[in-house]
Amino acid sequence: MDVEAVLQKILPRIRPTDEERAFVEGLMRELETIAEETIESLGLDVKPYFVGSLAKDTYLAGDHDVDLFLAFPLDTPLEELREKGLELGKTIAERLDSYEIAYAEHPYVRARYRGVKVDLVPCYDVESWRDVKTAVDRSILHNRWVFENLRGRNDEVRLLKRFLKGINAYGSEIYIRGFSGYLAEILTIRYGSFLGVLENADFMLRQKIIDPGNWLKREHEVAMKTVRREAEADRPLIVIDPVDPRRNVAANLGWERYGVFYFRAAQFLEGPSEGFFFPRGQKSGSYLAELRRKGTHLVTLVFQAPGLVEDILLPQLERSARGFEKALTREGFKVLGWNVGHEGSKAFIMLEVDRRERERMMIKPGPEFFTERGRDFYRKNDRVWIIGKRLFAEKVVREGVVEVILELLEKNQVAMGKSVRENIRDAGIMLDYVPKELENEAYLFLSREKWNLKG
Ligand SMILES: Nc1ccn([C@@H]2O[C@H](COP(=O)(O)OP(=O)(O)OP(=O)(O)O)[C@@H](O)[C@H]2O)c(=O)n1
Ligand SMILES: [Mg+2]
Repeated sequence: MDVEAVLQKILPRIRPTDEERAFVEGLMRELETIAEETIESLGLDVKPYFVGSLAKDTYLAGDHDVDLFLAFPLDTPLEELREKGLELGKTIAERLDSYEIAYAEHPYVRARYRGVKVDLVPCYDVESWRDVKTAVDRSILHNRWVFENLRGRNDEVRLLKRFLKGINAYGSEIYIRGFSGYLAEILTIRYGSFLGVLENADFMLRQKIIDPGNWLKREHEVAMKTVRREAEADRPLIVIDPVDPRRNVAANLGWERYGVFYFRAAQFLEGPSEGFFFPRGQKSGSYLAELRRKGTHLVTLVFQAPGLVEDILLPQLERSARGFEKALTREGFKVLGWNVGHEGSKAFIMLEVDRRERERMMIKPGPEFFTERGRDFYRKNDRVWIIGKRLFAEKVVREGVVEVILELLEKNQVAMGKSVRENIRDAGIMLDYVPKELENEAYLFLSREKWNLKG
């Protein structure tokens, strides 16, 4: 199939229908009214703004979370913004279906209304980057910039976002380290279209610095400081935020996700297909067959997952897996790889090792040589010698990897994430066996299909 034909098949699946648009617009109008009435009744001087992909009209069909920002005047003290912002959010949310408090830099209200997630986020009503005081303040400026520069290429952004989701490179959360929605928008604007972005996957990496706001001319010193800082941090891309020369929009983009995008983009241009956007169910196979093929062994720790959001949980599991890798390497096992995750209320760490047991030479002290037991000791051991009156012998001990892990845990010799440490201590440890619900995960890990760039 040629590229255009593929894109024409994808577009109807990601572009919201007229019904969805009407629903979303109705919802926003209702929410705006509720917000304005509540602001008025509390006697506050606050402006409600819709931000995020809904306001920019770059949301994917079916994916329409609302971000309603509550902008306080710049002269509001930070403490007051936190307090009144939360109070205002709660009062608005009382009129919606349900809500909870979520925690970021500042607490905010996460509500649900007519089946849609609605974030009510207090911020400052900024006009320029110089006014920015909290991490969320820029969103209003982002919205304005995208609105002014996108010029009808909204569906190109949708294609890019869906492509990035399909190849598993979308999301700037630290456990993903992929492309954010805003970065996808900037790249689309810079390279003109979805295909333009893909065609430049190599070029932009070499060019390194993307400066759509022309900050290197307008605010040279500030922008250069950003460039130097981000170059020092070895980021794949430095995209100077067109609304703030101090920020790299791609600061959370890691080399791994960029690498995935790099190869997938080239593959797509060579042989376009719908599968890039909507991959068919993951491959499956037998993890036991993989173990036989590779001659390696699989250790799996399964434990109760602490009630943490993924942003926190996954890095903690990763840190712990690296701790096991280090400790086992010290103990004479070769660790070929590790894999972490969670499934329902359980979390797991998988370690692929080269052997199921290690052999260790020990010196075994025996009895005095002239006793009955001494003569026995002499008969039973191959190499025997005397020091003083006592016999000694060499002994080869075999220790299973599970015993070694238990001992390491016992002696506190594994570096682990601190909010998962206690749970890991109580883990069930399995060798070359996993519970039913982890069988496919084990296969994807051992075969490396989980990360395979050529799959
Ligand atoms: N790493 C990030 C994440 C978020 N934002 C800001 O927060 C807003 C909302 O974030 P999010 O919902 O993650 O992105 P959307 O653009 O709404 O994209 P999506 O369709 O995925 O919701 C963005 O528009 C952007 O202004 C940002 O600047 N940088
Ligand atoms: Mg959003």
